[in-house]
Amino acid sequence: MGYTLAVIGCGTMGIAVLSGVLASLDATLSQSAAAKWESHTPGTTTPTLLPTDDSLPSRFVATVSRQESAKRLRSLFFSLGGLGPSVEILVGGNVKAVEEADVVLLCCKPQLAEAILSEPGLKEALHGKLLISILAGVTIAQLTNMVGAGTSVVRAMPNTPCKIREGMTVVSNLPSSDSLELDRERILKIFSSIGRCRFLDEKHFDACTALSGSGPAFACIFLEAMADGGVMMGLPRAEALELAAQTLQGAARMTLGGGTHPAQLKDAVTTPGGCTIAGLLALEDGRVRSTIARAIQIATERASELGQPAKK
Ligand SMILES: NC(=O)C1=CN([C@@H]2O[C@H](COP(=O)(O)OP(=O)(O)OC[C@H]3O[C@@H](n4cnc5c(N)ncnc54)[C@H](OP(=O)(O)O)[C@@H]3O)[C@@H](O)[C@H]2O)C=CC1
Ligand SMILES: O=C(O)[C@@H]1CCC=N1
Repeated sequence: MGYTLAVIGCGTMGIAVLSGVLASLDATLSQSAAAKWESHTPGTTTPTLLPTDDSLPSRFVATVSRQESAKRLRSLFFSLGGLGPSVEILVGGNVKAVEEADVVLLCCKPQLAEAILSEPGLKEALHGKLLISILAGVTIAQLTNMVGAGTSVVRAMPNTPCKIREGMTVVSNLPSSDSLELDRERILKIFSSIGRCRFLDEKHFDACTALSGSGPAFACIFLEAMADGGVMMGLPRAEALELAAQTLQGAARMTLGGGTHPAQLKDAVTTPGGCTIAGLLALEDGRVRSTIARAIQIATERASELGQPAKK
């Protein structure tokens, strides 16, 4: 039992999602504590964990456009061990991969969606299946137009930390219908195995793309800048990076785990007349809050343009 998952366009994100799912499945099969199929989405039930469950993938096909990418992928999945070497990699085999699949994860660049989904035979191969698109800016209406109404289309916005199963994925709300329960469970099991997963209306997708999709890049700018400050003050580079990364992780986990508001966490660090307030004021002088918030605004606006016809 188990279904076949096809990843169409297995680049950075396809690899991140697939490696995370494979690691979770391997942990499940060996009944290790690292098995991770819980749903983080409030109000949804944790799916029952059975390795033979039809809501879990058991076979994997991935496609790319170039032979050298295929070679790189084969060696990458081989090096993962466990189920990794069983991933079938195809070049120019999108239709074949979709024919063999029950669930299709579309991970190509937004501007390639139309060309790939209009390959002869692809629409027919997708009929009756679940298509999960992670493409920024390409709407469900556009995708449905490309594949026809016979395919269930949902959008997901994951991020690169899915690769280490610390991702954040937002999935577009499914209409409430008993016939979509298996789709819903399959989606939850894929994305809650590689981090947090939350359902939201599609209207929020451009903001989610900017905040959590692009977010790792923004966080890394802050991380790198903190480390640079440490280096400026004489810390060795490697230690400065370690201190910055673990500090950001700790602060983020206190917010997520205990639900403590960031302002409370900040205040707890800030001794009157101390060094933290001195640093905070320097950040405020640099308008750091509005700069960061505006970055999310600008990235959201740009996300809404991706996959749309270029403006004249
Ligand atoms: N990068 C990120 O952090 C995030 C990206 N996204 C979205 O994910 C999608 C993918 O981004 P990303 O992974 O960074 O992109 P990549 O360029 O890393 O991956 C795209 C993949 O598509 C393959 N490809 C190109 N043409 C074809 C084709 N005709 N048939 C099959 N495969 C093909 C490429 O193969 P080859 O190399 O052989 O050409 C490559 O493996 C985008 O739509 C993006 O908006 C969403 C969230 C986060
Ligand atoms: O930069 C991009 O367009 C993609 C979408 C979110 C992260 N990377």
